[in-house]
Amino acid sequence: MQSPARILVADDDADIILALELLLQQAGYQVLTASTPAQVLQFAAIKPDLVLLDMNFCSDTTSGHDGLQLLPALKQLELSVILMTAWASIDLAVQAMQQGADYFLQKPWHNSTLLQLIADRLELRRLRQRQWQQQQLAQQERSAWVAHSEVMQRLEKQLSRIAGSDANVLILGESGVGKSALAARIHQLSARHSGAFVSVNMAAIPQQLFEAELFGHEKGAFTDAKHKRTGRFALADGGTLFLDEIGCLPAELQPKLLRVLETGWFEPVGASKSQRSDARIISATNSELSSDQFRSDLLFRLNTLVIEIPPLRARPQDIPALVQQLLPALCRKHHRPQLQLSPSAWQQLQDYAWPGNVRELQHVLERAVVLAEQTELHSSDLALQPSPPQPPSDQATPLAPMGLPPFDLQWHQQQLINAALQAAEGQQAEAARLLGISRFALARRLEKS
Ligand SMILES: Nc1ncnc2c1ncn2[C@@H]1O[C@H](COP(=O)(O)OP(=O)(O)OP(=O)(O)O)[C@@H](O)[C@H]1O
Repeated sequence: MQSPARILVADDDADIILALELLLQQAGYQVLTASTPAQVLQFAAIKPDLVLLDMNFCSDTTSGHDGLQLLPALKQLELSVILMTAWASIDLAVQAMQQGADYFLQKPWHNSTLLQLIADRLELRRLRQRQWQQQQLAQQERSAWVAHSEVMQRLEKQLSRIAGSDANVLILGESGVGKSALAARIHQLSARHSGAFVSVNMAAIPQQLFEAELFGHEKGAFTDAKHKRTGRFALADGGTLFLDEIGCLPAELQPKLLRVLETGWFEPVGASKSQRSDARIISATNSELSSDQFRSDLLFRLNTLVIEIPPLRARPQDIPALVQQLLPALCRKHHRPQLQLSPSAWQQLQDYAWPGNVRELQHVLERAVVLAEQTELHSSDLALQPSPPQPPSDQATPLAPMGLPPFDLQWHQQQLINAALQAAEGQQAEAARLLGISRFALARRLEKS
């Protein structure tokens, strides 16, 4: 149920405050009252839905200045304001509207007119808020996701068709590569966008709580179940359920997940009745789902469509666009002037291997923005560890006594993997084929690197 709208009544006349308070409370509103400009500002900070503002806080003046002087501060907080005065004149009304009042009403008022006016203003405010939220979402949607490189452009082209279908999606990719962000985008672009997007990180749930987290539980179902709890499947009904790190799902729960995917039915822990959920499942993993840990029938249900997001090092063309999007936002967040990157800093960002992908890029930039002493960020401000590690050239290695040149196996292996990933445009399966190893073996080596 929606909570009642909150209205601030600001007047220096105690009788008027009382009359308005009674009228508005009876109409179901929550009422705050203020009898001095200082109190008005105090209550305004908690953002009431509407302010009924007397233009004269001192009844011996007819200038209307007190109310008018408060208007800019109230409008800065984006509050809706209805100005009221006993000395209505066209000039005052024009002045008040020019300064941002939403409406101007003469005292004494008719109760029914005032209530209708309040209802209209509140409805308009709600509509504007909804519209604004939708615009913000659409704007974030358009501007936040960077897909500049060719490989990401190809992925973009597929995305609207993937989002338009109701098929389950499995997203593959290293940590920090954008799997959660992509899952949220798929939901936003899908016909389910007005339903909930419910996200569960399977790696963060203690083993014994998995079932209750996913399916909910009844009160008293187990020792700590003091209240009935709605599970994620029920919350995602009509929307999308994002199961991050799906590989962490314990084996004993896999048949239960399979059942709900096949039939839509599940039982909350301790419940005697089954419940139904119509949720689209998007899952994600950063490691291969091996058949000895993960049931293949469940995998077939989850991976109707598979999207692999390549690591950032395989698409350096995305780095400038990501930086251009992230840097101004970080400067605003930390109240810093707009910062630029020096050519050497740009070069370093391009050369670095980004084992933590886009998330690591965000952290590196954030740290640099906070600590920067000048308006240009230099490579030293980025504090990146040289990457990949250089092979030791002047040190003797265990191979030297055998007459072999210094050799760093780890480093050379990393070079080969990077080259294969670049040649395969970030597709791990193709890179593994080029290297002549299994995808699982490649994923393990990438994790270690
Ligand atoms: N292409 C992109 N454009 C813009 N921002 C991105 C992009 N990819 C990732 N990000 C941002 O990088 C951060 C990490 O992304 P996200 O959490 O989606 O990664 P992940 O692959 O789900 O990580 P993990 O495997 O650790 O859960 C988020 O803040 C996300 O918004």
